[in-house]
Amino acid sequence: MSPILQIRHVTKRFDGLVANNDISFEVGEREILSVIGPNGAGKSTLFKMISSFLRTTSGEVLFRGARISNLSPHAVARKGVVRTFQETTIFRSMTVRENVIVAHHLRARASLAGFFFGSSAARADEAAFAASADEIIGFLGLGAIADELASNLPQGHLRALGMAIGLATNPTVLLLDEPFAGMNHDETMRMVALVRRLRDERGITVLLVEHDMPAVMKISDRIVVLNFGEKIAEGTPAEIQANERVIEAYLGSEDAAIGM
Ligand SMILES: Nc1ncnc2c1ncn2[C@@H]1O[C@H](COP(=O)(O)OP(=O)(O)OP(=O)(O)O)[C@@H](O)[C@H]1O
Repeated sequence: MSPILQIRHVTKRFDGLVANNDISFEVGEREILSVIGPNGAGKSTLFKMISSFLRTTSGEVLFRGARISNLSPHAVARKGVVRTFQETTIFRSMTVRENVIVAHHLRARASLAGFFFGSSAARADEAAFAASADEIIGFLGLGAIADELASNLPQGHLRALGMAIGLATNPTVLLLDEPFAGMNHDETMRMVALVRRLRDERGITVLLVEHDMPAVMKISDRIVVLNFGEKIAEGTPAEIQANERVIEAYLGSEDAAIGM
């Protein structure tokens, strides 16, 4: 396994509180790795440091051997390490297709202002972006709702649109923050299949933070477990399910049991 991401001795302190303490692990190219742990374990904080939305207190994150921690989030995204956009970044008054096209502009040399006011650079990119947007929309199975306003979409489709916006930035590593939250069983299984296709058909390495244990066990090649800011385990789903420290951590929490 050649590591595409290396998390090395990463620590984050918020005043007196240690949200992540000396966390180290590696992520292999085209791996699906989940970070799990009870509420407040430090998962989101770790994700924010990997995507550089938060600075590390100490330690570093390397992407293909080069340090990316503490660059701007935009610079990290341009290198290909992309956190899926939260739903709040979806333009509700635009259609699905328009949202995905705008996301292409956000990563390209043409400015967003160019998109709205029709600069020549923006016009030159327009056809390529529209074609790429349609390809992504097709890949995610959103073709039937491409011309639907985002404000009319149900939760499952909004989540898929968030993923389409992430894909528009052409990621090498995609960080998914609770991709199954609020989904019923069928929606979750569709999203599991979709995440697998991101890896299998587009070669994307996927890191996810998730509380839905059955989905995590189904989708992950490997799992890293945090508890109270510490990494307490790392291994395959079968290894994690049998790990005493993990079982203990979950028994003492409000989260669902670690079983399937
Ligand atoms: N900006 C912040 N300032 C101060 N403390 C913070 C900040 N962000 C997170 N924390 C604290 O850091 C700890 C870890 O929080 P984090 O959100 O990373 O946990 P989590 O594992 O993602 O939790 P959850 O599963 O509930 O989302 C918590 O005690 C939280 O209160």
